[in-house]
Amino acid sequence: MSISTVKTSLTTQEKTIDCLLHHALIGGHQIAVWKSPKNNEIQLILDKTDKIKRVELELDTLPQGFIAHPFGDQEDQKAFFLEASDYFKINIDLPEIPDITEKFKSVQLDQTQTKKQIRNHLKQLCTQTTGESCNPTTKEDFIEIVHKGIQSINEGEIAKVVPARMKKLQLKEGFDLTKTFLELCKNYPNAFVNFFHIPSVGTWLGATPEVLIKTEGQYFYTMALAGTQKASGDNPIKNAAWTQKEIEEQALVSRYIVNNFKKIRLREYEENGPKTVLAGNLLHLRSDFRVDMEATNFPQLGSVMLKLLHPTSAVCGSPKEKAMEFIIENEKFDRSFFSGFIGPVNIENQTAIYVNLRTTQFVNNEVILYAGAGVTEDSIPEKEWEETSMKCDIIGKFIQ
Ligand SMILES: C=C(O[C@H]1C=CC=C(C(=O)O)[C@@H]1O)C(=O)O
Repeated sequence: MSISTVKTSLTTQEKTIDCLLHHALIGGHQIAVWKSPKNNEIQLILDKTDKIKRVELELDTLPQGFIAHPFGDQEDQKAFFLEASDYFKINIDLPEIPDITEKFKSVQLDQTQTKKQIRNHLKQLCTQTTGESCNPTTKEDFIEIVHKGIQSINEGEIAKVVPARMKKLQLKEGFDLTKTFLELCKNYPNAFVNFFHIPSVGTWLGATPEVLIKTEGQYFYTMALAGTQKASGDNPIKNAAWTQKEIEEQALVSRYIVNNFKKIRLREYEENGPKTVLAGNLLHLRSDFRVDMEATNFPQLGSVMLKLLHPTSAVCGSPKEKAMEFIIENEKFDRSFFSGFIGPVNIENQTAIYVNLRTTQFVNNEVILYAGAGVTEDSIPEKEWEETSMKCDIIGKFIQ
Protein backbone atom coordinates (compact mmCIF):
# COMPACT_ATOMS: atom_id res chain seq x y z
CA MET A 1 0.00 0.00 0.00
CA SER A 2 1.35 3.44 -0.84
CA ILE A 3 0.82 6.32 1.57
CA SER A 4 0.98 9.90 0.42
CA THR A 5 0.46 13.13 2.29
CA VAL A 6 -0.75 15.89 0.06
CA LYS A 7 -0.64 19.50 1.21
CA THR A 8 -2.58 21.67 -1.13
CA SER A 9 -4.36 24.95 -1.54
CA LEU A 10 -8.11 24.77 -1.91
CA THR A 11 -8.01 24.58 -5.68
CA THR A 12 -5.28 21.96 -5.80
CA GLN A 13 -7.09 20.11 -3.07
CA GLU A 14 -10.30 20.16 -5.05
CA LYS A 15 -8.42 19.04 -8.15
CA THR A 16 -6.84 16.16 -6.22
CA ILE A 17 -10.18 14.91 -4.86
CA ASP A 18 -11.82 15.32 -8.28
CA CYS A 19 -9.06 13.30 -9.86
CA LEU A 20 -9.22 10.46 -7.31
CA LEU A 21 -13.02 10.32 -7.44
CA HIS A 22 -12.91 10.25 -11.21
CA HIS A 23 -10.29 7.51 -11.18
CA ALA A 24 -12.40 5.38 -8.82
CA LEU A 25 -15.84 5.95 -10.31
CA ILE A 26 -14.87 5.60 -13.95
CA GLY A 27 -12.45 2.76 -13.22
CA GLY A 28 -15.08 0.80 -11.27
CA HIS A 29 -13.02 0.91 -8.06
CA GLN A 30 -14.25 1.25 -4.50
CA ILE A 31 -13.44 4.51 -2.75
CA ALA A 32 -13.98 6.08 0.67
CA VAL A 33 -13.30 9.71 1.50
CA TRP A 34 -13.76 11.16 4.96
CA LYS A 35 -12.90 13.96 7.35
CA SER A 36 -12.98 13.17 11.04
CA PRO A 37 -14.52 15.62 13.53
CA LYS A 38 -12.29 18.55 14.48
CA ASN A 39 -9.57 17.38 12.12
CA ASN A 40 -7.99 19.30 9.26
CA GLU A 41 -7.21 16.34 7.03
CA ILE A 42 -9.37 14.72 4.42
CA GLN A 43 -8.48 11.05 4.21
CA LEU A 44 -9.08 8.88 1.21
CA ILE A 45 -8.63 5.25 0.35
CA LEU A 46 -8.92 3.50 -2.96
CA ASP A 47 -9.61 -0.21 -3.15
CA LYS A 48 -8.32 -1.35 -6.51
CA THR A 49 -8.69 -5.08 -5.94
CA ASP A 50 -12.09 -4.79 -7.62
CA LYS A 51 -13.53 -7.44 -5.35
CA ILE A 52 -16.52 -6.72 -3.15
CA LYS A 53 -15.29 -7.97 0.21
CA ARG A 54 -17.38 -9.12 3.16
CA VAL A 55 -15.65 -9.39 6.52
CA GLU A 56 -16.42 -10.59 10.03
CA LEU A 57 -16.64 -7.90 12.67
CA GLU A 58 -13.24 -8.81 14.11
CA LEU A 59 -11.62 -5.44 13.73
CA ASP A 60 -8.16 -6.41 14.96
CA THR A 61 -7.76 -8.98 12.21
CA LEU A 62 -8.55 -6.55 9.40
CA PRO A 63 -6.02 -4.70 7.25
CA GLN A 64 -6.23 -0.93 6.83
CA GLY A 65 -9.52 -0.03 5.25
CA PHE A 66 -13.06 1.26 5.56
CA ILE A 67 -16.02 -0.73 6.88
CA ALA A 68 -19.66 -0.26 5.85
CA HIS A 69 -22.59 -2.19 7.31
CA PRO A 70 -26.30 -1.69 6.51
CA PHE A 71 -28.85 -1.11 9.26
CA GLY A 72 -30.34 -4.60 9.02
CA ASP A 73 -28.82 -7.83 10.21
CA GLN A 74 -26.85 -9.59 7.53
CA GLU A 75 -27.40 -13.30 7.01
CA ASP A 76 -23.67 -13.96 7.08
CA GLN A 77 -23.14 -11.49 9.97
CA LYS A 78 -20.56 -9.71 7.84
CA ALA A 79 -19.89 -6.14 6.74
CA PHE A 80 -18.61 -4.66 3.49
CA PHE A 81 -14.95 -3.75 3.57
CA LEU A 82 -12.85 -1.53 1.34
CA GLU A 83 -9.21 -2.48 1.60
CA ALA A 84 -6.75 0.39 1.25
CA SER A 85 -4.71 -0.20 -1.90
CA ASP A 86 -3.83 3.50 -1.74
CA TYR A 87 -4.24 5.90 1.16
CA PHE A 88 -4.05 9.69 0.95
CA LYS A 89 -4.24 12.55 3.39
CA ILE A 90 -5.10 15.99 2.16
CA ASN A 91 -4.51 18.83 4.58
CA ILE A 92 -7.16 21.50 4.18
CA ASP A 93 -5.27 24.19 6.06
CA LEU A 94 -1.86 24.11 4.42
CA PRO A 95 -1.43 25.68 1.00
CA GLU A 96 0.14 23.98 -1.98
CA ILE A 97 2.33 21.08 -3.03
CA PRO A 98 2.76 17.83 -4.76
CA ASP A 99 0.51 17.15 -7.60
CA ILE A 100 -0.20 13.45 -7.29
CA THR A 101 -2.88 13.50 -9.90
CA GLU A 102 -0.67 12.61 -12.88
CA LYS A 103 -0.43 8.96 -11.89
CA PHE A 104 -4.23 8.61 -11.78
CA LYS A 105 -5.12 10.18 -15.06
CA SER A 106 -5.84 7.68 -17.77
CA VAL A 107 -6.73 10.43 -20.21
CA GLN A 108 -5.91 14.10 -19.93
CA LEU A 109 -9.11 15.89 -18.99
CA ASP A 110 -9.57 19.42 -17.81
CA GLN A 111 -11.33 19.95 -14.50
CA THR A 112 -14.67 20.77 -16.07
CA GLN A 113 -14.65 17.51 -18.03
CA THR A 114 -13.56 15.56 -14.96
CA LYS A 115 -16.41 17.02 -12.92
CA LYS A 116 -18.91 16.38 -15.70
CA GLN A 117 -17.90 12.72 -15.95
CA ILE A 118 -18.18 12.29 -12.16
CA ARG A 119 -21.66 13.82 -12.24
CA ASN A 120 -22.78 11.70 -15.18
CA HIS A 121 -21.51 8.61 -13.41
CA LEU A 122 -23.43 9.50 -10.25
CA LYS A 123 -26.58 9.95 -12.31
CA GLN A 124 -26.37 6.44 -13.69
CA LEU A 125 -25.82 4.57 -10.46
CA CYS A 126 -27.93 1.56 -9.68
CA THR A 127 -27.70 -0.61 -6.60
CA GLN A 128 -28.82 -4.04 -5.54
CA THR A 129 -30.64 -2.52 -2.59
CA THR A 130 -34.33 -1.84 -2.83
CA GLY A 131 -34.31 1.80 -1.65
CA GLU A 132 -34.63 3.12 -5.17
CA SER A 133 -37.83 1.23 -5.95
CA CYS A 134 -39.78 2.72 -3.05
CA ASN A 135 -41.79 5.88 -2.86
CA PRO A 136 -40.84 8.68 -0.49
CA THR A 137 -42.54 8.53 2.91
CA THR A 138 -45.57 10.82 3.09
CA LYS A 139 -46.24 12.93 6.15
CA GLU A 140 -49.45 10.95 6.78
CA ASP A 141 -47.61 7.64 6.66
CA PHE A 142 -44.89 8.82 9.00
CA ILE A 143 -47.34 10.30 11.47
CA GLU A 144 -49.28 7.05 11.44
CA ILE A 145 -46.11 5.09 12.28
CA VAL A 146 -45.39 7.47 15.15
CA HIS A 147 -48.95 6.98 16.46
CA LYS A 148 -48.49 3.22 16.26
CA GLY A 149 -45.17 3.53 18.04
CA ILE A 150 -46.75 5.50 20.89
CA GLN A 151 -49.51 2.90 21.09
CA SER A 152 -46.98 0.04 21.35
CA ILE A 153 -45.17 1.97 24.07
CA ASN A 154 -48.42 2.53 25.99
CA GLU A 155 -49.22 -1.16 25.67
CA GLY A 156 -45.84 -1.92 27.24
CA GLU A 157 -44.46 -3.67 24.13
CA ILE A 158 -41.52 -1.30 23.79
CA ALA A 159 -40.02 1.66 25.65
CA LYS A 160 -38.77 3.56 22.61
CA VAL A 161 -38.72 3.18 18.84
CA VAL A 162 -36.97 5.17 16.11
CA PRO A 163 -39.03 5.14 12.91
CA ALA A 164 -37.43 6.64 9.83
CA ARG A 165 -38.59 8.20 6.61
CA MET A 166 -37.05 8.78 3.23
CA LYS A 167 -37.24 11.66 0.83
CA LYS A 168 -36.10 11.94 -2.77
CA LEU A 169 -34.48 14.81 -4.60
CA GLN A 170 -33.51 15.11 -8.22
CA LEU A 171 -29.73 15.31 -8.67
CA LYS A 172 -29.42 18.89 -9.85
CA GLU A 173 -27.73 19.91 -13.06
CA GLY A 174 -24.25 21.05 -12.23
CA PHE A 175 -24.02 19.03 -9.01
CA ASP A 176 -20.38 18.96 -7.95
CA LEU A 177 -19.50 16.11 -5.60
CA THR A 178 -16.10 17.42 -4.52
CA LYS A 179 -17.34 20.94 -3.87
CA THR A 180 -20.28 19.55 -1.89
CA PHE A 181 -17.96 17.37 0.16
CA LEU A 182 -15.72 20.36 0.91
CA GLU A 183 -18.74 22.48 1.80
CA LEU A 184 -19.91 19.81 4.25
CA CYS A 185 -16.43 19.80 5.82
CA LYS A 186 -16.52 23.56 6.21
CA ASN A 187 -20.06 23.73 7.58
CA TYR A 188 -19.98 20.68 9.85
CA PRO A 189 -16.57 20.73 11.58
CA ASN A 190 -17.82 18.42 14.37
CA ALA A 191 -19.15 15.77 12.00
CA PHE A 192 -17.65 12.75 10.34
CA VAL A 193 -18.05 13.88 6.74
CA ASN A 194 -17.96 10.90 4.43
CA PHE A 195 -18.42 9.64 0.91
CA PHE A 196 -18.17 5.98 -0.03
CA HIS A 197 -18.76 4.10 -3.23
CA ILE A 198 -19.03 0.35 -3.60
CA PRO A 199 -20.00 -0.39 -7.22
CA SER A 200 -23.46 -2.00 -7.47
CA VAL A 201 -23.83 -1.90 -3.68
CA GLY A 202 -24.09 1.74 -2.69
CA THR A 203 -22.85 5.29 -3.09
CA TRP A 204 -23.41 7.54 -0.11
CA LEU A 205 -22.52 11.04 1.09
CA GLY A 206 -23.10 12.27 4.64
CA ALA A 207 -22.01 14.16 7.74
CA THR A 208 -22.82 12.18 10.86
CA PRO A 209 -22.45 13.37 14.45
CA GLU A 210 -22.60 9.94 16.12
CA VAL A 211 -19.65 7.73 17.06
CA LEU A 212 -20.61 4.07 17.43
CA ILE A 213 -17.23 2.83 18.62
CA LYS A 214 -13.76 4.28 18.47
CA THR A 215 -10.45 2.81 19.58
CA GLU A 216 -7.26 4.78 19.78
CA GLY A 217 -4.21 3.45 21.59
CA GLN A 218 -5.39 1.87 24.82
CA TYR A 219 -8.73 3.69 24.91
CA PHE A 220 -12.18 2.72 23.75
CA TYR A 221 -14.90 5.35 23.26
CA THR A 222 -18.59 5.34 22.57
CA MET A 223 -21.44 7.81 23.02
CA ALA A 224 -25.17 8.03 23.72
CA LEU A 225 -26.58 10.67 21.39
CA ALA A 226 -30.29 11.47 21.30
CA GLY A 227 -32.84 14.23 21.76
CA THR A 228 -33.07 16.92 19.10
CA GLN A 229 -33.93 20.59 18.94
CA LYS A 230 -33.14 23.37 16.53
CA ALA A 231 -30.14 25.49 17.49
CA SER A 232 -31.16 29.11 17.76
CA GLY A 233 -29.87 32.38 19.10
CA ASP A 234 -26.31 33.61 19.62
CA ASN A 235 -25.37 31.00 22.13
CA PRO A 236 -27.55 27.97 21.25
CA ILE A 237 -25.78 25.50 23.54
CA LYS A 238 -26.14 27.71 26.59
CA ASN A 239 -29.74 28.59 25.84
CA ALA A 240 -30.90 25.02 25.25
CA ALA A 241 -33.70 23.76 27.48
CA TRP A 242 -34.59 20.08 27.33
CA THR A 243 -37.95 18.55 28.14
CA GLN A 244 -38.54 15.34 30.06
CA LYS A 245 -39.21 13.58 26.74
CA GLU A 246 -35.73 14.25 25.35
CA ILE A 247 -34.00 13.60 28.67
CA GLU A 248 -35.65 10.20 28.93
CA GLU A 249 -35.02 9.45 25.25
CA GLN A 250 -31.29 10.03 25.67
CA ALA A 251 -31.14 8.28 29.05
CA LEU A 252 -32.47 5.13 27.37
CA VAL A 253 -29.51 5.18 24.99
CA SER A 254 -27.05 5.64 27.89
CA ARG A 255 -28.70 2.80 29.80
CA TYR A 256 -28.44 0.60 26.74
CA ILE A 257 -24.67 1.18 26.59
CA VAL A 258 -24.23 0.55 30.31
CA ASN A 259 -26.30 -2.64 30.07
CA ASN A 260 -24.02 -3.87 27.32
CA PHE A 261 -20.97 -3.14 29.50
CA LYS A 262 -22.69 -5.19 32.20
CA LYS A 263 -23.26 -8.10 29.81
CA ILE A 264 -19.50 -8.46 29.37
CA ARG A 265 -18.85 -7.72 33.06
CA LEU A 266 -17.05 -4.49 32.34
CA ARG A 267 -17.37 -2.39 35.45
CA GLU A 268 -14.71 0.25 35.01
CA TYR A 269 -15.73 2.95 32.60
CA GLU A 270 -15.91 6.74 32.62
CA GLU A 271 -19.23 8.34 31.81
CA ASN A 272 -19.48 12.06 31.11
CA GLY A 273 -22.67 13.93 30.44
CA PRO A 274 -25.28 14.27 29.23
CA LYS A 275 -24.32 17.61 27.79
CA THR A 276 -25.74 19.65 24.92
CA VAL A 277 -23.82 19.40 21.65
CA LEU A 278 -24.15 21.11 18.30
CA ALA A 279 -24.57 19.07 15.11
CA GLY A 280 -25.05 21.42 12.17
CA ASN A 281 -27.99 23.58 13.11
CA LEU A 282 -29.35 20.97 15.52
CA LEU A 283 -28.68 20.35 19.18
CA HIS A 284 -28.52 16.93 20.80
CA LEU A 285 -27.90 15.51 24.24
CA ARG A 286 -24.75 13.43 24.47
CA SER A 287 -23.04 11.25 27.08
CA ASP A 288 -19.47 10.13 26.40
CA PHE A 289 -18.06 6.82 27.59
CA ARG A 290 -14.39 5.92 27.81
CA VAL A 291 -12.74 2.64 28.80
CA ASP A 292 -9.06 1.95 29.39
CA MET A 293 -8.70 -1.35 27.51
CA GLU A 294 -5.32 -2.06 29.06
CA ALA A 295 -6.36 -1.49 32.66
CA THR A 296 -9.55 -3.52 32.20
CA ASN A 297 -7.77 -6.20 30.18
CA PHE A 298 -10.22 -5.95 27.28
CA PRO A 299 -7.98 -5.62 24.20
CA GLN A 300 -10.79 -6.60 21.81
CA LEU A 301 -13.39 -4.29 23.30
CA GLY A 302 -13.89 -2.46 19.97
CA SER A 303 -15.11 -5.59 18.14
CA VAL A 304 -17.06 -6.89 21.14
CA MET A 305 -18.95 -3.64 21.63
CA LEU A 306 -19.51 -3.11 17.91
CA LYS A 307 -21.39 -6.42 17.77
CA LEU A 308 -23.32 -5.68 20.94
CA LEU A 309 -24.20 -2.05 20.32
CA HIS A 310 -25.43 -2.01 16.74
CA PRO A 311 -28.23 -1.01 16.25
CA THR A 312 -28.34 1.23 19.33
CA SER A 313 -31.52 2.63 20.80
CA ALA A 314 -30.61 5.94 19.10
CA VAL A 315 -31.52 4.43 15.71
CA CYS A 316 -33.67 1.38 16.51
CA GLY A 317 -35.21 1.60 19.96
CA SER A 318 -35.50 -0.39 23.11
CA PRO A 319 -35.73 -3.23 23.77
CA LYS A 320 -33.77 -3.77 20.59
CA GLU A 321 -35.44 -6.90 19.22
CA LYS A 322 -39.01 -5.67 19.73
CA ALA A 323 -38.17 -2.23 18.30
CA MET A 324 -36.57 -3.90 15.27
CA GLU A 325 -39.70 -5.99 14.73
CA PHE A 326 -41.77 -2.82 14.85
CA ILE A 327 -39.54 -1.12 12.26
CA ILE A 328 -39.53 -4.09 9.88
CA GLU A 329 -43.30 -4.33 10.11
CA ASN A 330 -44.07 -0.66 9.70
CA GLU A 331 -41.40 1.09 7.61
CA LYS A 332 -42.16 0.68 3.95
CA PHE A 333 -38.61 0.94 2.62
CA ASP A 334 -35.20 -0.63 3.01
CA ARG A 335 -32.94 1.58 5.14
CA SER A 336 -29.95 0.10 3.35
CA PHE A 337 -26.82 1.78 4.85
CA PHE A 338 -28.81 4.51 6.61
CA SER A 339 -28.39 4.02 10.39
CA GLY A 340 -25.93 1.23 9.70
CA PHE A 341 -22.29 1.91 10.48
CA ILE A 342 -19.30 3.17 8.52
CA GLY A 343 -15.74 4.25 9.17
CA PRO A 344 -12.01 3.75 8.91
CA VAL A 345 -10.47 0.64 10.43
CA ASN A 346 -6.87 0.30 11.59
CA ILE A 347 -5.74 3.47 9.87
CA GLU A 348 -2.78 5.02 11.69
CA ASN A 349 -3.60 3.04 14.83
CA GLN A 350 -7.14 4.26 14.95
CA THR A 351 -10.52 2.71 14.26
CA ALA A 352 -13.45 5.09 14.28
CA ILE A 353 -16.84 3.70 13.36
CA TYR A 354 -19.83 6.01 13.10
CA VAL A 355 -23.57 5.53 12.90
CA ASN A 356 -24.49 6.42 9.31
CA LEU A 357 -26.84 9.36 9.92
CA ARG A 358 -27.50 12.66 8.09
CA THR A 359 -26.76 10.92 4.86
CA THR A 360 -27.87 10.51 1.28
CA GLN A 361 -27.71 7.77 -1.30
CA PHE A 362 -27.09 8.36 -5.01
CA VAL A 363 -29.22 6.20 -7.23
CA ASN A 364 -30.87 6.48 -10.66
CA ASN A 365 -30.39 10.22 -11.18
CA GLU A 366 -31.82 10.88 -7.72
CA VAL A 367 -30.58 11.31 -4.21
CA ILE A 368 -32.41 9.66 -1.36
CA LEU A 369 -32.32 11.35 2.04
CA TYR A 370 -33.09 9.42 5.20
CA ALA A 371 -33.89 10.49 8.76
CA GLY A 372 -35.38 8.97 11.88
CA ALA A 373 -36.75 10.33 15.14
CA GLY A 374 -36.81 8.79 18.61
CA VAL A 375 -40.39 8.11 19.68
CA THR A 376 -41.28 7.80 23.35
CA GLU A 377 -44.61 7.90 25.18
CA ASP A 378 -44.43 11.72 25.22
CA SER A 379 -43.86 12.14 21.49
CA ILE A 380 -45.99 14.55 19.47
CA PRO A 381 -46.23 13.01 15.97
CA GLU A 382 -46.24 16.33 14.09
CA LYS A 383 -43.06 17.40 15.91
CA GLU A 384 -41.32 14.13 15.08
CA TRP A 385 -42.09 14.74 11.39
CA GLU A 386 -40.63 18.26 11.61
CA GLU A 387 -37.57 16.85 13.30
CA THR A 388 -36.97 14.42 10.42
CA SER A 389 -37.35 17.32 7.96
CA MET A 390 -34.65 19.28 9.79
CA LYS A 391 -32.41 16.21 9.77
CA CYS A 392 -32.97 15.66 6.02
CA ASP A 393 -32.07 19.31 5.39
CA ILE A 394 -28.64 18.92 6.96
CA ILE A 395 -27.47 17.22 3.75
CA GLY A 396 -30.41 18.10 1.51
CA LYS A 397 -29.66 21.81 1.49
CA PHE A 398 -26.23 21.11 -0.01
CA ILE A 399 -27.64 18.89 -2.72
CA GLN A 400 -30.26 21.31 -4.02
C1 LIG B 1 -32.01 8.79 13.86
C2 LIG B 1 -31.39 9.95 13.76
O1 LIG B 1 -30.80 10.60 14.82
C3 LIG B 1 -30.59 9.97 16.06
C4 LIG B 1 -29.44 10.64 16.69
C5 LIG B 1 -29.59 11.79 17.42
C6 LIG B 1 -30.89 12.22 17.78
C7 LIG B 1 -31.97 11.45 17.50
C8 LIG B 1 -33.35 11.88 17.93
O2 LIG B 1 -33.48 12.93 18.56
O3 LIG B 1 -34.30 11.22 17.57
C9 LIG B 1 -31.85 10.09 16.91
O4 LIG B 1 -31.83 9.17 17.95
C10 LIG B 1 -31.25 10.63 12.46
O5 LIG B 1 -30.51 11.61 12.37
O6 LIG B 1 -31.85 10.14 11.46
